[in-house]
Amino acid sequence: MEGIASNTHRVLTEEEGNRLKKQDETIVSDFKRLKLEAEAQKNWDLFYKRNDTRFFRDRHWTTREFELLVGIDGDTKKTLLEIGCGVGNFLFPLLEENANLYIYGCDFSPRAVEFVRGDPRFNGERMKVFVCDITEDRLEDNIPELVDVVSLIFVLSAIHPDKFQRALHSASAILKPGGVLVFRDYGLYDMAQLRFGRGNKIGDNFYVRQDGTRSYFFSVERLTNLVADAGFDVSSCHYVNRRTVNKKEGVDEPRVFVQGKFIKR
Ligand SMILES: C[S@@+](CC[C@H](N)C(=O)[O-])C[C@H]1O[C@@H](n2cnc3c(N)ncnc32)[C@H](O)[C@@H]1O
Repeated sequence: MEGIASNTHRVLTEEEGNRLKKQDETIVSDFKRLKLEAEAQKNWDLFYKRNDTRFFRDRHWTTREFELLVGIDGDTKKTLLEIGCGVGNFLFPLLEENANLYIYGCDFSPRAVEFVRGDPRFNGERMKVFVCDITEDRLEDNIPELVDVVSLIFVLSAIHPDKFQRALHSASAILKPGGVLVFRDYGLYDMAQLRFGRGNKIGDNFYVRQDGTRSYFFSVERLTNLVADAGFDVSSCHYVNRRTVNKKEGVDEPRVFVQGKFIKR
């Protein structure tokens, strides 16, 4: 696996601890918090209007790790649903590299879903994408079967913590018993969390970016408890620690992700 796996969160330096404390001085108002929640879908759709398909790069690294995690061997037919698929940066490499995979993808941004459909790699015989708010809509309305694998790749962090359970229950409901939930997202004390400044903090480990999209930073403990409550056994769950280094610009920053594999009971 790329990065160093660990079960405990990284220890903050004194300066980093002070930076986090400072964020508490300017927590967003209740009015703004409610507005951000009401406009979550609009803000992600505008994100894709501004950035087109250029913002995220194809996630080939996840593809390799993912195949190992899920045990895709190329011979058995498997079905996968990616919740919050964006413009398909995770889906297309998977589709191209696994001939026996049928892929469902959903996102609550209509623009993102249209980008997936318009991608030259889109293959209507092997994939289906649709608009769906995972905290509101029924996946069964668009998926006529139970699937082998569900992936949540940098998606739960974009959802309000009060709705984590709803999203995880939807994921669980569409999985076969024994099916796998693969998870990767921002981890506690990632560089992006430490960088937030005045007026970015919404609540515990939950922040808003300039463009109105939000991001939660998961501890292994929080995630483990959440998935257990939603009906999953934990097969693995840990931090992945990396550093972004650019010697020329004097940058050396910690990146922390949380990665997990959970089995539906
Ligand atoms: C950081 S992007 C990740 C996209 C993709 N999974 C990837 O790895 O490239 C987060 C995505 O989650 C989607 N999203 C956020 N909240 C959602 C919700 N409640 N239901 C469905 N999709 C949601 C956003 O529209 C956005 O496309």
